[in-house]
Amino acid sequence: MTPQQPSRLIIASRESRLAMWQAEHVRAQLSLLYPQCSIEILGMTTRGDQILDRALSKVGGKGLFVKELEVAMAEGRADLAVHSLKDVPMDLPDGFELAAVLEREDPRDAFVSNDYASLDALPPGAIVGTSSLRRQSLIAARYPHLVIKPLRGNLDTRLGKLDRGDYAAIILAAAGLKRLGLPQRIRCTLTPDESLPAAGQGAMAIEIVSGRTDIDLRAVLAPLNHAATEQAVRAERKVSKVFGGSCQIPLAAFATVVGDSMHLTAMVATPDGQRTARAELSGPAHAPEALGQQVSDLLGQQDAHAILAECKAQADAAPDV
Ligand SMILES: NCc1[nH]cc(CCC(=O)O)c1CC(=O)O
Repeated sequence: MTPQQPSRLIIASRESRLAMWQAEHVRAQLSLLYPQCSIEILGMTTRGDQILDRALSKVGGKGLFVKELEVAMAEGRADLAVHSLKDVPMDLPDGFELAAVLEREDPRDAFVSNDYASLDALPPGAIVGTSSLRRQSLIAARYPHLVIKPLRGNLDTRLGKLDRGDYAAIILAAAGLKRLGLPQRIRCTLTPDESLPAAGQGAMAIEIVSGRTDIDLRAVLAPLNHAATEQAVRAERKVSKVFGGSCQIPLAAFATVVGDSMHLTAMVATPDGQRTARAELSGPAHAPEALGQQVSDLLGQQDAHAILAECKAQADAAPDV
């Protein structure tokens, strides 16, 4: 069955350059599929973009980047929202659903610096910028001689802070830099062994209002879905969900799909990097949540629950930024 041809679609997007690039990317794909359709992008500012002086884990986490876009859809001002999947909460509010997951870009973390080639090259006391608890935990564990300082804001803001000398180096998602045409800023990429990516990193998702009767948006958007990416991120997000899924704990989950099978690795740690639980398993790609649950169970058999309790204690004790 071919979906009914939409005549007009409005895409809600954050206004950062990366978000706009992603919305444009979706627009371009949709206009190839539906050449008769007029497609507009509605740019909006979210609370996550406004609050730059506090750690996200302290002010409500991922939902801050999607709420305004959901309100626009609920009020009929937009039909779909394009998100970095990493910023999408594990449980969407009632009445919303993900209609498609696009093919993943590079899922790895990137080391960015004007003066140093890698984390290993940084001298003792060098300041590394990241506000991700996951990245912070990794650096604290492997490079205890480095100093981690918070770094918020969109990609351009973060690169600007690096360039004006606030940091010796920063860690960013490779995907964002590549999408913005800045791959040359990447001094080296961290392998998943060195820095296991966050659930959903490098993937984009399209969110819609469920159950619209005027148009079958799921069918309209289905051709944009990338099956292998969807399977991988479903497994990753399951682990995130089991462990409470916000930005509150250092948590990594990364799956690769080859044919009918998938391999999932996940990790939870304390922010100071002192305690880590890591587990991995292969399983059928058609049952991603089951594999996510199994890997979560393995983490639970290690001291994942003690780690979570300690995360809470460290979070309560941590400064706000
Ligand atoms: N948390 C912010 C965020 N959300 C998505 C990306 C990058 C692109 C992606 O992972 O899809 C970033 C920036 C970063 O982590 O450096």
